[in-house]
Amino acid sequence: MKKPAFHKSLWNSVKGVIWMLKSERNFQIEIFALMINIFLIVYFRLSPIDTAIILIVCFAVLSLEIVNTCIEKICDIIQPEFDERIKIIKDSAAGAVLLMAITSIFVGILVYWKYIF
Ligand SMILES: Nc1ncnc2c1ncn2[C@@H]1O[C@H](COP(=O)(O)OP(=O)(O)OP(=O)(O)O)[C@@H](O)[C@H]1O
Repeated sequence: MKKPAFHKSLWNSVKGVIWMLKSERNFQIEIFALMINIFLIVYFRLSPIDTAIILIVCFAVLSLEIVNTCIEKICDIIQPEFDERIKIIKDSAAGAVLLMAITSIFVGILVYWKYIF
C-alpha cells in the first residue's frame, strides 16, 4: 500500500483524536482534567519547568487512554465472545492507564503544593 503524504497522515492522526473526543467517556473526562490544569497553570503562574511537568503527565494519561482504547478495539475484533486471555489483556491495558492516572495525581500534588501553601 502506498504511503500517504505527510499532511494526510497528520490529518488521519487528528481524526483519531477527534474520534476519541466524540466517543470515549474516559478520554472526555481526561480532557476536562487537562482544561482544569491549564486554568491552574495560568492562575498560579507556574514556572516553565512546572508547566512542562504538568503537561507531560496530562498528555501521558491521554496518550495511554488512546492506546488502551486501540487494544480494546483490536480485542473486540479478534474475540467478541468472553475469553479469559482477552480479559487479562484488557485489564492490563486499563491498568496502565490507572497507574499513570495515579502518578499524575501525586505529581499534581507535588507541583501545586508550593503555589497553594
Ligand atoms: N471478550 C472479553 N472477554 C473477557 N473479558 C472481557 C471481554 N470484553 C470485556 N471484558 C472485561 O470487561 C472489561 C471492560 O471491557 P470493555 O471492552 O467494555 O472496556 P471499557 O468498558 O471501555 O473499559 P475502559 O473503562 O477500560 O475503557 C475488561 O477490562 C474485561 O475485564
